[in-house]
Amino acid sequence: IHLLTTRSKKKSKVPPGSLGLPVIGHTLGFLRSLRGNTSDRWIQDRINRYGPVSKLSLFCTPTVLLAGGPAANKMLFFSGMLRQRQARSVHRIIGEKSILDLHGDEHCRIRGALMEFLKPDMLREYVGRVDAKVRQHLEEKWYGRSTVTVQPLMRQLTFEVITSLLFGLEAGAERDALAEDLVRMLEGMFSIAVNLPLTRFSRSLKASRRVRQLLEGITVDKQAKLRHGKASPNNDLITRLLSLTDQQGNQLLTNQEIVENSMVALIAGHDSTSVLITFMVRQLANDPVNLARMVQEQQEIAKNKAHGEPLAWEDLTKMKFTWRVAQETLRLVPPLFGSFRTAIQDMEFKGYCIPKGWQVYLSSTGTHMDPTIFHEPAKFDPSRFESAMPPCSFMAFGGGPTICPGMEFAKMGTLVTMHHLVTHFKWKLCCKENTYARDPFPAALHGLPIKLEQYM
Ligand code: HEM
Repeated sequence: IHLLTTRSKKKSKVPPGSLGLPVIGHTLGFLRSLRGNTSDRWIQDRINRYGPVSKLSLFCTPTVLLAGGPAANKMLFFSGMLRQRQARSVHRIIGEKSILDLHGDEHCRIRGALMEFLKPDMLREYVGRVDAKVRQHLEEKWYGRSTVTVQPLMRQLTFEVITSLLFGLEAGAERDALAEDLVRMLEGMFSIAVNLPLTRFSRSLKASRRVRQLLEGITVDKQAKLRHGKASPNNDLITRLLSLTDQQGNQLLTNQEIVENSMVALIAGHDSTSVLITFMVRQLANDPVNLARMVQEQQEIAKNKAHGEPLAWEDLTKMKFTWRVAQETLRLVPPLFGSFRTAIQDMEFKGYCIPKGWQVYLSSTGTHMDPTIFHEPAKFDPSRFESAMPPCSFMAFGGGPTICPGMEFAKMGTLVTMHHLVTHFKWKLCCKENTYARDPFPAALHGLPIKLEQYM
């Protein structure tokens, strides 16, 4: 990659392909392929037709599609000429102060603030709270049932965990309203950003306004409580962010920044984690060998606990095999379908020009299914994560300066949940067909109903 010089500019050309119809471009075809879970084939067809670097138009923006592989991933994550910028629809729905649209010092400032809450030293204080939520959920929704539908239940559980830890929001009318608005908001997150009545996008915009209002109210309320010594700075993400100050002692983040970035954490953290747990359950239903190893690891931990004693951070550090199963699940079913960046100046990749202002899109699965990186890529094999992965090859949490800051948070929720699931239940899949769609997160067929047997 290098900045185009006058000489190389003459030589390099825009990648092959077409930009399709104005505004719509290839967005509808791409979204249809995501919803039908044929996006890998859709992308592969383009690669077969135009090669590993091609042009198209997605979400109202001219886009360069990269086939993936470590060189392309490295360029996407580390090139100073590419900037994180979300599809226009995401930008409109979340707002302009979100970390997803920032770069350089501004990005570091917001990211540093979020990490003050998401770093392991802080999270270790929250394991007990997560453990209590998981137990209560299983008590209310799993025990005594012969069948359950996993994905909606896991969405509910991760939502309850994340809204408690991020916003200090517990059961009640406000949380129920937020749950509904979140669904509406996500439905139009990746869509054509034209605000016409009755479209997914307009419904999504309306829902995002209500979510913003709710979070603004919570933020102002907590601000007052902190001022009067009625809340602890470590109660939740919002109180933590409100308590951070700059060198002059002023609040480090504005209320708008706090609201928009709490929204990002909610969106980025909730569905992705529930997808991971759901697809681990799906995998383990038909994988007795890995299930037996996982049960053994978890029972070893359970047997050193008194009845009802919550899990602690130290217990999570012993769940090494369980986390490898999670990583292998993420490799095969990455919750995020890929990463977008925008070129801030004309640049070159593999002899092609990527013009300033164009989007670059890279799908995670291209790399995850590359046999030169992952031997027998279709095989579920957690042992591949026993040794470190080559750089820029495991893409589930992204990479470079925007690598997922919520990874430890997601790990905590996943490990605690899987601990309680495998030490108390056995299950079988109800549906023979084992497929899923993306909308935009992977959604298992019929929500993954399972037959349940309780054994402890
Ligand atoms: C299994 C669960 C999760 C997966 C697979 C996941 C995946 C990702 C990926 C791939 C990115 C980078 C996107 C890019 O660079 O293009 C990302 C960014 C991000 N994630 Fe996660 N995530 C998960 C859980 C969480 C959780 C629990 C939180 C917060 C509580 C979170 C907060 C964020 C934030 C704030 C960013 C933006 C980072 C930045 O721009 O610097 N994520 N995530």
